[in-house]
Amino acid sequence: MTPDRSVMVEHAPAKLNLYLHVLGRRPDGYHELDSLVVFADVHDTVAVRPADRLTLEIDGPFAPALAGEAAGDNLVTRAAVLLGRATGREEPGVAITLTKRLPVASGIGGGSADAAACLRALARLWDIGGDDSRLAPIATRLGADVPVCLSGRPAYFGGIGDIVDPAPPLPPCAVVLVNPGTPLATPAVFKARSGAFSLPARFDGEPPADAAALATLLAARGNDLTAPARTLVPAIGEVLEALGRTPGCLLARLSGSGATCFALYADREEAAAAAAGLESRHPGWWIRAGGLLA
Ligand SMILES: C[C@@](CO)(OP(=O)(O)O)[C@H](O)COP(=O)(O)OP(=O)(O)OC[C@H]1O[C@@H](n2ccc(N)nc2=O)[C@H](O)[C@@H]1O
Ligand SMILES: Nc1ncnc2c1ncn2[C@@H]1O[C@H](COP(=O)(O)OP(=O)(O)O)[C@@H](O)[C@H]1O
Repeated sequence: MTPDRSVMVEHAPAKLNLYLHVLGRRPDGYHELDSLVVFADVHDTVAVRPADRLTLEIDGPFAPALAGEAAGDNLVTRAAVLLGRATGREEPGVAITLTKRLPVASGIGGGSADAAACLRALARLWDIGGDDSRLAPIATRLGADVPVCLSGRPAYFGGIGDIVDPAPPLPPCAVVLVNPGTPLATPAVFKARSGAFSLPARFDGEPPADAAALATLLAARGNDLTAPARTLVPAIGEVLEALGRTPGCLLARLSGSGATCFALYADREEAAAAAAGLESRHPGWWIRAGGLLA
């Protein structure tokens, strides 16, 4: 069968905050952050094709989690409307299919990754360069995590997510992602945060030579949203303990505002074995093994 060249398909990979420091709170309520962000080869998929009018179809295992929301509220639809307007298309005639494999409201930026993937797919469909200056402001408007997801590469992010700088070279590394099944809204976690703010903690010196060296650098940093997230979803503590006990685990940590946690391993076999062990003990958890995207 001939492939349909008018369909543009983009992966929307899970975002992981290897460390996340909250530096302060702005008068508008948003928080200044310092984070090292990477992407895993576990992803949603966004496909776009020309159509008479803007439509959205959602399939995949987590489609039901978005069924209660209007199509117009979905970040992919909002991305299409904003990019359409910026390029003179009042009615962006495009049919979007979102395959939702990442848990919703889970700290791995699925919605942000979907929005970024939709922008990339539409840029290809509408022949807009991927580095077009109209894309970045739209990404910022869609959400704090969207600019880094648009780049799709390991990056430091700062400000409220609007500053994206390239990360240092990172070693090959395998991961296991675990979500205990409770959605956790980002605003609630920031609201529950208390206590002193942290300092920025970008790496200095030589980049880490291997996964163990990366884990050592990360162990000296943290995710400042862990304590408030654990208060709201106590199962996060159970997930972190279970990940930490798996053979070969170099570091177990919460991603973003949670409740998804990740663990780092030196190779994919160890990660796959850890995931298999956890699946047998915790059939209700969402568990995926994979690698980090370079
Ligand atoms: C915390 C992070 C870390 O990567 O990830 P997630 O847990 O959402 O994946 C992000 O900064 C989240 O990005 P995103 O989910 O796009 O946030 P937004 O929709 O823009 O903001 C949702 C709400 O979170 C709070 N918020 C978000 C970002 C930020 N720097 N400071 C904040 O205080 C605000 O209350 C805001 O109204
Ligand atoms: N395509 C989408 N995927 C997931 N959530 C979406 C999407 N579009 C809009 N949302 C809304 O964004 C919220 C945050 O979703 P998500 O990006 O999955 O979480 P997080 O910010 O914790 O990483 C959801 O609760 C949902 O209401």
